[in-house]
Amino acid sequence: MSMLLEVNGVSVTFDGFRAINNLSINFAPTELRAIIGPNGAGKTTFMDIVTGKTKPDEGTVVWGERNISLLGMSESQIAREGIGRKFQKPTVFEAQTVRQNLAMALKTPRGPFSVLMHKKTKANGARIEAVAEQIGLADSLTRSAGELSHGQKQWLEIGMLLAQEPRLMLVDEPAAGMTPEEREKTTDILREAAKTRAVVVVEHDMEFVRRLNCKVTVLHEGSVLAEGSLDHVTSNQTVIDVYLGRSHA
Ligand SMILES: Nc1ncnc2c1ncn2[C@@H]1O[C@H](COP(=O)(O)OP(=O)(O)OP(=O)(O)O)[C@@H](O)[C@H]1O
Repeated sequence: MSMLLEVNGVSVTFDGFRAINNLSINFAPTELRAIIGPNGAGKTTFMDIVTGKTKPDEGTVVWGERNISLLGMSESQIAREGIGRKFQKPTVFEAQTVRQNLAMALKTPRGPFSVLMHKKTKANGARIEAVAEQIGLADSLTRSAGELSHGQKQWLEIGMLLAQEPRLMLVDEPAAGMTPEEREKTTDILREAAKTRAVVVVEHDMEFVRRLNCKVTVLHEGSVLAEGSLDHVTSNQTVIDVYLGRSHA
């Protein structure tokens, strides 16, 4: 299967410190992937590279069927290519309703034709409802985002990302601060989203990673230390030594 994103031999040095060291990692067009690793392993820097925030010193980052390089692109160009990122802290518009938040996020090409506009408004309504359903907030469309629980805010933000129809979604520690029920729902949302796109979850919570039931990549000192099923990577002695033996296990 041809890959959606191919990161090859990438290195990044900050003030002489190699945060990413000859990193190679690939993602298929539809897959759910968890990225784990100790603090400072390079997980955030990896996401910064993919989204164009940080430019590597070496290596290639190749995207899509046309094998285009993301390295020369700005962050907004990369976002338009279909790479979306959700940061750990939810940044929804608290004073706006759930519907308004989703409406703002919708991918709407601008056009001058009012007839088309009318059609589009109807289509947008249906799209908002479909996304709200996907994130379990169909009954909360008229509530203001500020009233939502922490977990619901996280789902709304995932929904805002889904509304943009990204082909690759990078999600940073979605389970942090959630109740067990919210975690379970979050797993369902991410698994469902990954049926039609690549979803990459950076997560420390091993129980949550187990529940995702997906391929896992372990990063350590800026490169891939192990990759495969959770059982496969957690039986690797070096993974146990550098990561699982620590407080995050
Ligand atoms: N802008 C920067 N300048 C200097 N050093 C940096 C910079 N960004 C990251 N680093 C260093 O690079 C290394 C990798 O950091 P990164 O944040 O990618 O790790 P991480 O795996 O996301 O860690 P955590 O789990 O703590 O979020 C760390 O040692 C960090 O201190």
